[in-house]
Amino acid sequence: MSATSTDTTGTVTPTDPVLVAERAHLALADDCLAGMRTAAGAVVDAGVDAWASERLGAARAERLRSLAADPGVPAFFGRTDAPDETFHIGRRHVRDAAGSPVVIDWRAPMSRPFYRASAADPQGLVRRRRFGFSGGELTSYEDELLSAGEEGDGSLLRAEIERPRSGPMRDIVATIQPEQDEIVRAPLAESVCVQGAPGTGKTAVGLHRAAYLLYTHGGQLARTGVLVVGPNRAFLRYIEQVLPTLGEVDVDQTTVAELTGRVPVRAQDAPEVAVLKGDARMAQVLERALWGAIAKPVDDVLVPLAGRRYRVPVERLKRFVDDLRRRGRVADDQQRLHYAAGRERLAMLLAEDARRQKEEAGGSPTDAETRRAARSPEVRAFCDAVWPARDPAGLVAELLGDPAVLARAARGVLTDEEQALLHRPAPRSVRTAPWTGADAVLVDEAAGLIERTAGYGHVVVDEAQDLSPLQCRAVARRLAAGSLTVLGDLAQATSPWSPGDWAPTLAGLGRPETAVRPLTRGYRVPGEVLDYANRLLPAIAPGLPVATALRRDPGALTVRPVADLAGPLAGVVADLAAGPGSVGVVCADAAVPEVARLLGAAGLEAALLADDGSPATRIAVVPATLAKGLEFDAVVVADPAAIVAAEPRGLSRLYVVLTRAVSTLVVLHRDDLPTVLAG
Ligand SMILES: Nc1ncnc2c1ncn2[C@@H]1O[C@H](COP(=O)(O)OP(=O)(O)OP(=O)(O)O)[C@@H](O)[C@H]1O
Repeated sequence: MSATSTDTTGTVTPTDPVLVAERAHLALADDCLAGMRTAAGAVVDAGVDAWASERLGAARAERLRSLAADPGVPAFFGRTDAPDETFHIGRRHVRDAAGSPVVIDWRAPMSRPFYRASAADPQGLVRRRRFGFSGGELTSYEDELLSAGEEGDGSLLRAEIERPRSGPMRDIVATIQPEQDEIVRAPLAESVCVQGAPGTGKTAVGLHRAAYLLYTHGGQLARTGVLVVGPNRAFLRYIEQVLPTLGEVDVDQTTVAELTGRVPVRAQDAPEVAVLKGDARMAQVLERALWGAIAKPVDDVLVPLAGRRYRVPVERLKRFVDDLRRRGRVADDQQRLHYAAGRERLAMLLAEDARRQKEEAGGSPTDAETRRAARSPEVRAFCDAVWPARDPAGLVAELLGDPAVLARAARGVLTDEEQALLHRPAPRSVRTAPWTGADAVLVDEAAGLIERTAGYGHVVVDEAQDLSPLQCRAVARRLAAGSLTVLGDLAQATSPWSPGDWAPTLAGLGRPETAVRPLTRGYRVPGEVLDYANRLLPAIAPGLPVATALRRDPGALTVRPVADLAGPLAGVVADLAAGPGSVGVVCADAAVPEVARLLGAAGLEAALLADDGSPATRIAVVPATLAKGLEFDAVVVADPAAIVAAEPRGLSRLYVVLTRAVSTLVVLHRDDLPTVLAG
């Protein structure tokens, strides 16, 4: 229902007793929230010592932050009535001075029926009420008398979706749909993979799931943390406001490139080289290069301990090395002895051997003396010769720069041609090497072999259909024993690795058992636009369930042939910019300067959408490769054929681009549309 009109029983007037009562409850909730804020601010940071005080201070700051009222965000958005209790549902708990609940957090178990109840299954509710707000004022409500078999017509949901976009993505807590809620509230131990058509709310669902898990398993996840991985900075910028509006600030958000950014990326690989470097076989090659360089001990070692030397015979040294190498081969990253730890352990084994010999001779060396023996020049020299210290970038630089090293590590794994593809002249120094994005992932893989990577308790990975096998491994390393939320759409797959089904990605992410849950109801794109884009599906992702749109709008789609972009483009953009909301002008990456120039020449203030995360302007010129995950009220696609021609998976890229509009899509083409879209 709209903000001004009706509930299911009649017209809302300002004197409507329901409205009056609900406004009073809203005022009460605001007062109580202010009271909670004052109380949290008054807690004295007096811990037993400086450290405890600091921790208390941090906890208080955290609590204050989470209580900070978002201006204009109402304390509740819905209400549930069961025969014997009524709850108002909001973004966070609000209590009165006596501690009684005034608003229930949307994530609490009591809130679940608000999202799941239907006329067929009222889940104990008699009524569900949704509120409409205008400028922070409660102006309307929509009642569903579930016990009487009555369900709303979704007009508040529609109004919410059609509200003009400006700035970052919004949360959807007020209107999460049952099929989305099932994913949001899936148990922490359960990894889920959401195969979601464009605009079905994958990203929104993933972020709300992070907020839900942090609320429900706060203690456990506070220690291990939650990580959200997105495709690029522009995307992170787009989603960054969602978690704070849900009261969650302690979630790390990063791109895959940042996650694996151990070396400065300065160069680009040829496509076939990038594909090879992202192949899972490279993990095997790196592992062999690292562990294969461990040498066999050839001589006894004299270990100094507390003023004497003890001989450790070569046979025993060989056994030490073999045992440690075996522990380095355990498949589970958490159980495996990593290379650097193996080196430390080897030094300690020598020292402990000497200690045992001394004890057998009646001595009693201390722990400190034993540790000193492990650090002695003799033991160090042995370790350097047998189990040399390695750094990840150095290992990769050597592998790519020295054909003999590569041949040893890649024998039987990569063909000679593949090895030749990988080779590049050895750089003057590791630091100045012309590292590429794919190299950076290799370096991260090497780092993961050398030392254990710290893992998160839960990882949300968006646009996962594009991850290379090695990028999957990089994410999996950050997962430790935790669970995953994998979000993506195989039809939007544009990387060379993109698989035809989810199995390889889920296996690469270390969670092959993960169930794939489809989302097919599209909330973003009007039906006319979605049907148009869906014509590409048989060519790009046959077999995927087709998305259906929540709403239709006959004026939403315009497909227009133009002889030349110049005049029509500026005219169309000017018309769209006269309305409210954002306008995205999407074109092939190479055409971006030209499109920007055309708009500039027409006096339109359009800024380039950059991958540095700088905020998008109201009119943004968007390179097609950065459009993924984003949305605009109106989208103009300039010269779709150029977008298709620019890359091997150009049709999938076009599918992404055509599904970014909330209200209006205008396609300007030069009579060279892909056949399925023509006519
Ligand atoms: N339950 C909902 N209530 C209101 N808006 C919703 C709901 N679900 C999704 N939306 C809106 O639909 C749009 C698309 O959501 P989102 O970006 O999460 O979809 P997506 O599946 O990740 O899309 P894509 O794959 O095309 O990038 C957003 O504007 C989001 O706020």
